Amino acid sequence: MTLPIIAITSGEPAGIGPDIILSALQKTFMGRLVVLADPSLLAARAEELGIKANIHIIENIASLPKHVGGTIYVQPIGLAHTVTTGKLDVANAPYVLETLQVAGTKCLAGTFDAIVTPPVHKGVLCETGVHFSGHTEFFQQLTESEQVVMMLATPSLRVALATTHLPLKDVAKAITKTGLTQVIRALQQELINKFALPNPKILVCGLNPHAGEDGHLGREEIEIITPTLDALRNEGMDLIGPLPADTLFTPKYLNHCDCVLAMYHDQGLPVLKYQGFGNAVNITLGLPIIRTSVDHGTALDLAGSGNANHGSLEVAINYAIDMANNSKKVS
Ligand SMILES: NC(=O)C1=CN([C@@H]2O[C@H](COP(=O)(O)OP(=O)(O)OC[C@H]3O[C@@H](n4cnc5c(N)ncnc54)[C@H](O)[C@@H]3O)[C@@H](O)[C@H]2O)C=CC1
Ligand SMILES: NCC(=O)COP(=O)(O)O
Repeated sequence: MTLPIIAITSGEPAGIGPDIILSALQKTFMGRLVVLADPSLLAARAEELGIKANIHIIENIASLPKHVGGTIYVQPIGLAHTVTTGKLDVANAPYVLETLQVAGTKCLAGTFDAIVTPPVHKGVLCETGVHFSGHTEFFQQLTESEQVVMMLATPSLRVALATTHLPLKDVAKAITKTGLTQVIRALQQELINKFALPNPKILVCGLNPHAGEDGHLGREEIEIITPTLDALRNEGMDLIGPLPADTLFTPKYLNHCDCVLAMYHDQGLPVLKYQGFGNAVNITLGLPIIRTSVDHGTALDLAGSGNANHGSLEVAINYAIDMANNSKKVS
């Protein structure tokens, strides 16, 4: 079988992206890996960390060999400024965006089979004047996808989000019957297609404390979430909820479900990160391409220190390889 080609972007160059790439790629993977980065960034960070890395520029992606620990193939993308480890520099924000643009475009064109993204710093990207709220939204726009869903997974828990990077004050109005229906349909379809779950059981969180306490603590459950779930249940979907989010995340419920749908970022992700930070994967569902990512951010405080854990990147690469192999079997 031909091994899939996985493109790994560098993430924020001042953060731990380069560190975790260098340390994770000391391992061998059953895929062909190419890093989209400035080679001088990787070489400088390798020296800072005392990591031996044979960095090669790849001319022809089709000739990329199986990844063997310690050798890194790079498709070069140039930085604007030399990076000071741990210090954001807005001049390098276009470089970060270019790595994502090249990865997404070449994945759509079939040059790459999947993309894995180390963390970017949303704030410094926004300082260029573009509104960048996350890779999820970036790749949705690039691929012109109608509905995407952010889902993070550990070996025993999957948490998907009904809304992604929204200020809390905007969350309630973003929970609509149409939006929620689209999210649940996309989630259900991807759990079937990508996770071989023929009839996934999805637990759905309420939005308000105690799922609205019969309307006394908010009416979104009564007016929006329950009618949406009822309509989708009538189509045969296995949906439980809306359940109060504070007690849904307990073994009694979690032991009998395939995925939790949280209404917003900080309702679902703290639980998942408490359970599996450092070893979880972030997957964008609903895209025509495969994109996985790490469960953590840029950790500027750890860049160049040797203390950044590459566990989540390793999981993200292995998920991308498995998903790419499965999609080749299907097509
Ligand atoms: N996939 C992505 O691109 C993501 C990007 N971010 C961005 O990262 C930036 C910083 O976000 P924070 O909330 O501070 O989260 P963070 O994950 O960067 O840091 C939170 C804490 O976890 C530690 N940490 C993070 N990754 C680690 C690793 N691999 N090994 C050991 N310790 C680790 C950090 O030192 C810090 O104490 C923000 O701009 C945020 O938007 C955050 C999450 C995901
Ligand atoms: N907390 C997850 C996160 O912010 C990553 O988002 P994205 O960049 O994958 O859209």
